[in-house]
Amino acid sequence: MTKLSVNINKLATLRNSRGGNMPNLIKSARDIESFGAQGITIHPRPDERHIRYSDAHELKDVVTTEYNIEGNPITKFIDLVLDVKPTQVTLVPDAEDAITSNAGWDTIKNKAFLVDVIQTFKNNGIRTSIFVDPNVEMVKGAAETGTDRIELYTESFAEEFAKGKKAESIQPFVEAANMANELGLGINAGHDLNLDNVKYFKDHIPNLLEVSIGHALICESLYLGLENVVNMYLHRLK
Ligand SMILES: CC(=O)[C@@H](O)[C@H](O)COP(=O)(O)O
Ligand SMILES: NCC(=O)COP(=O)(O)O
Repeated sequence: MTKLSVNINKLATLRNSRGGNMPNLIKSARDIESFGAQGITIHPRPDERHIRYSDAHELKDVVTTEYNIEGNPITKFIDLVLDVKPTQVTLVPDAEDAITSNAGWDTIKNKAFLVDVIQTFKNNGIRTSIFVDPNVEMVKGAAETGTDRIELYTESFAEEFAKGKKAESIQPFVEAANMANELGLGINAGHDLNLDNVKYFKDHIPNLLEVSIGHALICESLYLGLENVVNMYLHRLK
């Protein structure tokens, strides 16, 4: 079984668009868990355009499944994570002005930095994951940082899959996953996964522990309903 962690960034985007508290993020997180999701993911960005740092604190007392906080480990983010102590921190090298995450770490160039940050989180009992492209060398570099897991950045898979190039879309991910398994790294995945592509991805990636899904899941819920959609994902991830 692969765990589903629902990324609630988009719900925060909707809330912030009118300045009130609708949808209520706390209630949404509770409901999503009650619908069966095994985790909640947030990705606070420095401009707090969706998740606010205060949300990250408030959710700590609410999330009873796995709490995953993603982000670029700038000082403010590191302090937040150390304060909140989620189940897992996922390090993403996104630029401040990026619309969304658009690349994995160069784990070779950033090795010294990553070793240091990962050690800090692990010393505080927080599981670590680092966002990487499906590149065997980057996976090997990740293993040298001491991280517990990697998160495979699945945008290229989603894009190729949508064009009907299924075999080509999954091949680099299978190679990266095989290397991660060989090196004893846990494997998570995320970005642009959706109801159409997630089963194919899960069925081809050995030992896929967790997927975090937000953008498509919320879009699909507009038509199909949140509870229904969460259960459709759970069915595909069995
Ligand atoms: C790391 C990753 O792929 C997701 O966290 C994604 O970046 C979602 O962030 P946004 O909701 O800001 O697009
Ligand atoms: N780590 C990926 C994530 O949390 C959600 O990405 P997306 O489904 O919003 O593209």
